[in-house]
Amino acid sequence: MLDVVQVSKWYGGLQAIADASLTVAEGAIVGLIGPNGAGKTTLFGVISGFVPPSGGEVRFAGTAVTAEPPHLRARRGIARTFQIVQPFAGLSVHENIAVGAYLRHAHRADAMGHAARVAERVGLGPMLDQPAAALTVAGRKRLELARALATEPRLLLLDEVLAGLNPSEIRDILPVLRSIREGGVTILMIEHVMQAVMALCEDVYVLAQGRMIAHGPPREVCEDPAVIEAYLGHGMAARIQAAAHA
Ligand SMILES: Nc1ncnc2c1ncn2[C@@H]1O[C@H](COP(=O)(O)OP(=O)(O)OP(=O)(O)O)[C@@H](O)[C@H]1O
Repeated sequence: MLDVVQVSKWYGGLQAIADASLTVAEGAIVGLIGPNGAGKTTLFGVISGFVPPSGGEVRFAGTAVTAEPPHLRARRGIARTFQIVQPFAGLSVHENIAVGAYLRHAHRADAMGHAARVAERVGLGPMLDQPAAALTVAGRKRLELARALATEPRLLLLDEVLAGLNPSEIRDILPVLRSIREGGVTILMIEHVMQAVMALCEDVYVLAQGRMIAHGPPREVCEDPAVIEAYLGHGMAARIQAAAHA
């Protein structure tokens, strides 16, 4: 469904992404992890069309979309959430979700009807008429998810939807993510909550300092010395191994 081929991105003299490639198969949930500043959000920007790459290609469902603006990619079925959740505070939960629904439903009644169904899917049904500003952090995260889902994506890019949630809120939202996937939506997720990555993803990519340094099943990737060093610093993989055998 998605092929990112040797993408690079320079911000002036800083290389945020260096020849990074990844593939997401249709129907999968794939994780994208890496230390702070690794380039994960920039890569999401490149995939969704908000950030023009300095080199490389993005292919969606077999078509090169690298030069297409975000709204055309959205129409093809790519949706993303943002790490910093910014709902339209003056609008209700229902109206916020309808903003996404207008992509495929031109009439207000259709968009509102679709938005109400999406709200049910993410557990916001009872909050439909509340102002978005009244939602808790967990509620805002669900609203961000709902707004993206309302565009009826084929590929959903989730940028840290679990950040800021407590363990019970995380437990509550995992089944929602699973059901979205079971509904036929392919998911690529940036996530720091490793428990969730382990529970949801069959495949994980690791980005560090703009380079894709590892790829594979989550358990294997977490034991990869290059990944341990990227998170904890040079020499840590050997020290952890020595401590384990002491
Ligand atoms: N618009 C920009 N202009 C200049 N530098 C930028 C810009 N956006 C990101 N960067 C830099 O690019 C690098 C990658 O940032 P990015 O936000 O993509 O990393 P990240 O992996 O998403 O980090 P985090 O986990 O902290 O969100 C960082 O060094 C960042 O400071």
